[in-house]
Amino acid sequence: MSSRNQNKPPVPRSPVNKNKAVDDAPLDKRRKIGAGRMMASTTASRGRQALAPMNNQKDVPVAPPSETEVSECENIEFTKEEVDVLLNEKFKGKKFDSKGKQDWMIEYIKKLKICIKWFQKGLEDLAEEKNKLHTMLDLSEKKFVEAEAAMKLKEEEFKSTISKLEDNISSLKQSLANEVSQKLDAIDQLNNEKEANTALKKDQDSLKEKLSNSEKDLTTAKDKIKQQEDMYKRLQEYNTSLQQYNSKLQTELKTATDANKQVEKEKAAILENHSTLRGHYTLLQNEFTSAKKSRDEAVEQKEAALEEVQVLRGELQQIRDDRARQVAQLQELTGEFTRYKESTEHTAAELSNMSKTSIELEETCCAQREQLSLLQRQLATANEKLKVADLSTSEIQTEYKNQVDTISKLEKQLKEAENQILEGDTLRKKLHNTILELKGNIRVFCRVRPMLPDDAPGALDTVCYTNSGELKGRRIDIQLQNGQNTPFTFDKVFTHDAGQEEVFMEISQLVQSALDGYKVCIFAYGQTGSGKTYTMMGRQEAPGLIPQSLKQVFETSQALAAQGWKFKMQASMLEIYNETIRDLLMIRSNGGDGKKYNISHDANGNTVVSDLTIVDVTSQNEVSNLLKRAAQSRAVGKTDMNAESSRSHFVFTLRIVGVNESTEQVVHGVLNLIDLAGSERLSKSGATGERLKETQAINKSLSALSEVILALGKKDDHVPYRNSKLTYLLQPCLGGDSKTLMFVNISPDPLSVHESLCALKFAARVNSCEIGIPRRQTIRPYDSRLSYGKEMEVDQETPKPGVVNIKSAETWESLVQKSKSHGTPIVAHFSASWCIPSVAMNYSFEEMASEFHDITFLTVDVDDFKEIASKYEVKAMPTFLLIKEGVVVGKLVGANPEEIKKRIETLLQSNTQFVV
Ligand SMILES: Nc1ncnc2c1ncn2[C@@H]1O[C@H](COP(=O)(O)OP(=O)(O)OP(=O)(O)O)[C@@H](O)[C@H]1O
Repeated sequence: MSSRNQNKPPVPRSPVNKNKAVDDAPLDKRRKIGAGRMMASTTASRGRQALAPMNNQKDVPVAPPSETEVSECENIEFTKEEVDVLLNEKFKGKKFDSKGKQDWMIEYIKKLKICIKWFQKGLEDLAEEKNKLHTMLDLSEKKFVEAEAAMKLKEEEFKSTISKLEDNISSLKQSLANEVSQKLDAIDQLNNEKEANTALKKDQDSLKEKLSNSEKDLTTAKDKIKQQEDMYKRLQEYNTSLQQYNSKLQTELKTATDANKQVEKEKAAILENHSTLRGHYTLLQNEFTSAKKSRDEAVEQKEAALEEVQVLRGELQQIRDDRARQVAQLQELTGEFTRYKESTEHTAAELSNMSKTSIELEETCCAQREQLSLLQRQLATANEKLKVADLSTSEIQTEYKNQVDTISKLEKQLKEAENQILEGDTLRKKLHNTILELKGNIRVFCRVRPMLPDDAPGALDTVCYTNSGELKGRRIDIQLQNGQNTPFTFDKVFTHDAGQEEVFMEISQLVQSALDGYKVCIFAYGQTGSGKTYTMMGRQEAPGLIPQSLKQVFETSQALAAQGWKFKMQASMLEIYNETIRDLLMIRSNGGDGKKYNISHDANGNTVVSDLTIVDVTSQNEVSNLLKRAAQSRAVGKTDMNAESSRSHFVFTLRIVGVNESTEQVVHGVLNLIDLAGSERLSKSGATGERLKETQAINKSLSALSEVILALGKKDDHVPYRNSKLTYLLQPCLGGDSKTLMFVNISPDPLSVHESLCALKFAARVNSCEIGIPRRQTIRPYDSRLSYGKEMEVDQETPKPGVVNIKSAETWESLVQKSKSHGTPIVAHFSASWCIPSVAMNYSFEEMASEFHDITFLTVDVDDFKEIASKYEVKAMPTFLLIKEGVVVGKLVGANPEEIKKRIETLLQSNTQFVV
């Protein structure tokens, strides 16, 4: 029996499926069933007997099944349906066929017995099964508890896994959302692209149309391209020549620097020569004066002798006249005597009387003859004397002439020597300017102050100078305590033992530029106590840059008076304290003046501070007094505002206007000398209260300065000049066209080494900052002198008639406009750097010349110039910048075209390049 039949009650099979169940049963089972059926058919009569009680035939005796029957039936199984069929089975024979009925009953009982047996067996099996199941249930329960515990563990694991999964799901959801949004975007994009595609298709169609048109244009364009290519080729050639020119400039810069040094030496020699010549000249002048004196004496003597001769001549004449008169008288008398003799022969008495008279007359005559010979002798001596006097006079005159010649020769020599000095000076100035212009940056000088008693011992070990080679006097090394060495190179490094005069010598040319019409700015930067004020102001016995500069400015302006220059100077002084401007020349009663000083810059880069006191000055003394006044004013600041003088930025400005009456040239120069407040580390100074505020204001303005320098260094479009009063005030000096020099002052104190490094790093940045090219402010209508250095006319409020004022930003087009609206003659000044690219980009020389032939000619090469010059006449007054080997060496501004032509011819022969 199968386990199904063991554990479960027999499943009744439907009568319909009975055969099917038999068919589905396994072979041995079917055999059993078949055997059962056979048995049922063979024992039908007994079966009928056996089932009789069930058919309410209790009276029918039921024979018990035989052993074989029972054993045969043991393996028979019943389904519920079979049982039901069995139970409902009824006798189907005739009603009174008791025999048949009995047989059927026997058979039926037999079947029932088998069924009961099966049922009992089933019950037993069930009980057994039940027991088994109970044990199994117990086991299962145990297992279940164990499984439950395991399940709980699993559940927890699952829970954590689930939470992880949930997290994963949420992140996946998130990424899904992203993906979805991306997908949406992509879809949008796709749509857009589709749209674009459609549009493109449309475009394509129209383009196709255009293409056919373009193809037509292409041919014309190709021609143009060819032209452009030619142009490009020309430009490339020009570019190469520019590059060569540039490299040439670089070499020239080096040569110029060497030449500058050479010129310095030559200047010193010339100066020496000059002083010798001056001595010689004084000697000659003394000689000349004494010669002049002796000549005057000789002249006087000659004049006296001449006068004497004149008198003698007069006397002689008188004697001659007397003698002639007497001779005439004598002749008369002789005639009378003859007549008388003839007429008075008769009268002897009369005759004797007459002879007496005649004797007397003869005596008189004799006496007169003697007198005459005496006078003649006297005349001869006088003539002799005169001759001698004449001789000495001519001698004196020759000597005088010789002396005059010597003097004129010496004067010529002196003039030549002076010219040489002037030329040397001008050349030096030119080279100085050229170097500056080529560098185009702020120059930086470094100065190390000497050790002070308060400095830490061994102070000077922190700085190290280079004393030989190319970097001699230009390199400084800062040594840290850890042995690290940081080198810096500047335009000049002054060691701790450099004196005030040595420092001034280096900047004197720069100061001179202010008189030439440049804007000059010199400022001192460095930490507190590094020597800024000493450098700028100095002491009574060692004056600093400000007093020395003023001395030079006034002395030179007086010397230039001989060349027709007259200068007008105006001074102003201010300080910036806690971001507030204070007028140091204003006489104030008490405390601040309450004014708000506004800084502004005009189109020419001139700075104006509203309401600031500006004083006209005519001598160094006057400015010195003003400086004292300013110092007092700062002292007022000390008491009233508790400020140290060094806690503010001090700005001294000298405006210079020079007019040359003979050439009508006007120059506008500015000299700014600035002593900045010292930078200080808050942590180090430990400042508090008002002092802290000051320090913060100083640091803020100095860091604004640093930001400006940084922006300039990076060539940013925006430079934050307006971030502080100091930077805004210095704007034209930092980013404009002025000549700017910064002194970085350094303390050798090892405790300040960090500050020194910071200051030097800042200075190095400043040094690399490119500013505009220094521009000279000058108006000069028809100046025919030869001057040096780049110049450019600037727009003035009232331009002189006939002068086109050109700003560097101006284009040729605007110049054409200007020149067309202007009547001739027009003088145009062009700077080489500006006109060469303009020429290259926009115009050929031919075009330029034809357009500007009344104004000027442009060329960069001699042959071009010759060609143009032969075509067009130099009618007006052109300006010629002379460029020799890439360096502007001069400028001709001519009032006389003929003279210019001549000069040009000479210069052409010397193979000089021209830029007109
Ligand atoms: N080259 C020098 N030779 C001699 N003494 C010097 C030199 N440089 C500076 N000193 C001295 O060092 C001291 C500090 O110098 P100074 O006052 O010029 O510094 P500073 O940088 O202007 O300081 P602050 O920022 O506080 O104004 C002064 O006593 C000054 O006389």
